[in-house]
Amino acid sequence: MAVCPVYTTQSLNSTCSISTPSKTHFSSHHNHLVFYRTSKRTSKRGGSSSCVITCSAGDSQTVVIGLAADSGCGKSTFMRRLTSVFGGAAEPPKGGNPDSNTLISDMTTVICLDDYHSLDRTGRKEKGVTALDPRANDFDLMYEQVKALKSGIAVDKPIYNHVSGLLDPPELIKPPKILVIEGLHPMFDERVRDLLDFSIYLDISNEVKFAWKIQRDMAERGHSLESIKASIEARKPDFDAFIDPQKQYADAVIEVLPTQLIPDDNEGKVLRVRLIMKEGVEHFSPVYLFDEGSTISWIPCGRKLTCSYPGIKFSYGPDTYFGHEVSVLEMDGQFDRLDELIYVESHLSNLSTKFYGEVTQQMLKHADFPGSNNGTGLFQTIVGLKIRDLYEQITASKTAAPLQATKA
Ligand SMILES: Nc1ncnc2c1ncn2[C@@H]1O[C@H](COP(=O)(O)OP(=O)(O)OP(=O)(O)O)[C@@H](O)[C@H]1O
Ligand SMILES: O=C(CO)[C@H](O)[C@H](O)COP(=O)(O)O
Repeated sequence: MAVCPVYTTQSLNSTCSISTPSKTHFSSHHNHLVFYRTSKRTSKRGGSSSCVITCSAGDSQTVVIGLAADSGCGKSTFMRRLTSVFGGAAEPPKGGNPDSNTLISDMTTVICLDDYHSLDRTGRKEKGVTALDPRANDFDLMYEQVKALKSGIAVDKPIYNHVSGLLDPPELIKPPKILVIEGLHPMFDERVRDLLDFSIYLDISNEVKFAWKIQRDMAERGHSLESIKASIEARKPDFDAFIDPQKQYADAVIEVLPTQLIPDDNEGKVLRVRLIMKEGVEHFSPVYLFDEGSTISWIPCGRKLTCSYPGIKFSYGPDTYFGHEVSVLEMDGQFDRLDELIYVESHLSNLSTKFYGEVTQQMLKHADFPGSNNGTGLFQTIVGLKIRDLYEQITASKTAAPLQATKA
C-alpha cells in the first residue's frame, strides 16, 4: 500500500476526487482507494467528513513500461506481440469512444501518448508546429496521470481523435497490472521517464522507415509517393530534435537497418536488426548467444536451418551505447521456415521463457504479423518475454517486502 502524495477533504461517498498542486483532478473509485477515518482527523465542514486518502494498487503496484518510436515504426505490432505474451487479446475500452487509442487486456493497458497532444490538428497548423514538438503536448498532465496510475489511482485521460484531428472528451483509465505508454515522447520528460520501470526505443533507420511508409501509406491508404516523401521530410527536423535523442535513455533498443548481406541493397525487404540491451538494469538480464560476454558471429544455415539467398547471420557481443555498457544481439537476414526457429532459440540463453520453445511458439502464433520472418519479430517477442519476467520479479519483490518487515 502506497501513501498518496495528496490529501483532500471529501465526503465519504463512492467516488473521491484528488487535487494535485497543479489543480488537475483525478476521479477514483473505491476499489482503488482505501479511506482512513480516524476520530482525530474526522471533522465536519459544511456537511462533509474530512478523510485522509491512501491508495492501494490492489494486489500489486502498476508496472509502467515506455515504448518510444516515430509514427509508422511498428509500435502497434509490437504491442500486439507484447499483450499476447501475457495472454488474451487487447481491445479498446468497452462501450467507449470508438476512436479511443487505448487497448486493454486482462493484464495490460496500452495508452497512446498522442492523447496528450495539447494542440489539435488545426491548432498545430495555426501555430506552425508538428505533433513531435513538445509545445504541442501536455507533459504536466502526462506526468500527473502516469504517476496517479502507477500509484493505483484511476484517471480521466484525454483522447486525441486521429479521425477528426480533435481532442475528444476524456475516458476513464483504471490502474492495470502493467501500463504501457507508447508514442512519440515516453522518455522525453524527465519526470515521466523516472516513472518507467522499463523503456524501449524502436529505432528504424530512414531507409527502412521510408520502405514501410510506402508499403502502408501508398498501398493501404492511397497516398502518393511525393506526399509520403514530403511528410517524412517535414517531420525530420523535429524527429531529430525531440524523438531520436530519447534512445539514449532506453533500457532496450531495437535498431532496424538495411541488410549487409546483399551489397548495395535498396529494396529494404531483408533487414539487419540489432537488439541493444543495457547492462545493470534492475530486473533485466540481457539475452546472450552461446557464451555470455563473448563476441560471436554465427551463420546457422546448413543442416538444421533452411536458408535461401542471402542467408542468415547472427552476431553477439559487448559494446557501449551513449556511454552505457550494453550487450548487442544482431540478426541479419530472414527465416525461410519459422518452425525451424527452435534451432536458433535453443542456442540463446536468458530468454525468460517458461518452457522450451516458447519464443518459437509465440512467433508461429503470430506468423502473419509484419516482421515475423526476421529479427524485428524475433526481438520484439524476446523483449515481450523479458517484460513479463520483469513484471513477475517486481511483483514478487513487492509482496516479499512486507513479509520481511514483519519478520524484522
Ligand atoms: N517488423 C516489420 N516488418 C515490416 N514491416 C513492418 C514491421 N513493423 C511495421 N511494419 C510496417 O509498418 C506499418 C506500421 O506498423 P504499425 O502500425 O505497427 O506502426 P505504428 O508505429 O503503430 O504506427 P502509427 O503510430 O502510425 O499508428 C505496418 O502496416 C507495416 O506495413
Ligand atoms: O505522430 C503522430 C502519431 O504518433 C501523428 O502524426 C500525430 O499524433 C498527429 O496525428 P494526426 O496526423 O492524426 O493529426
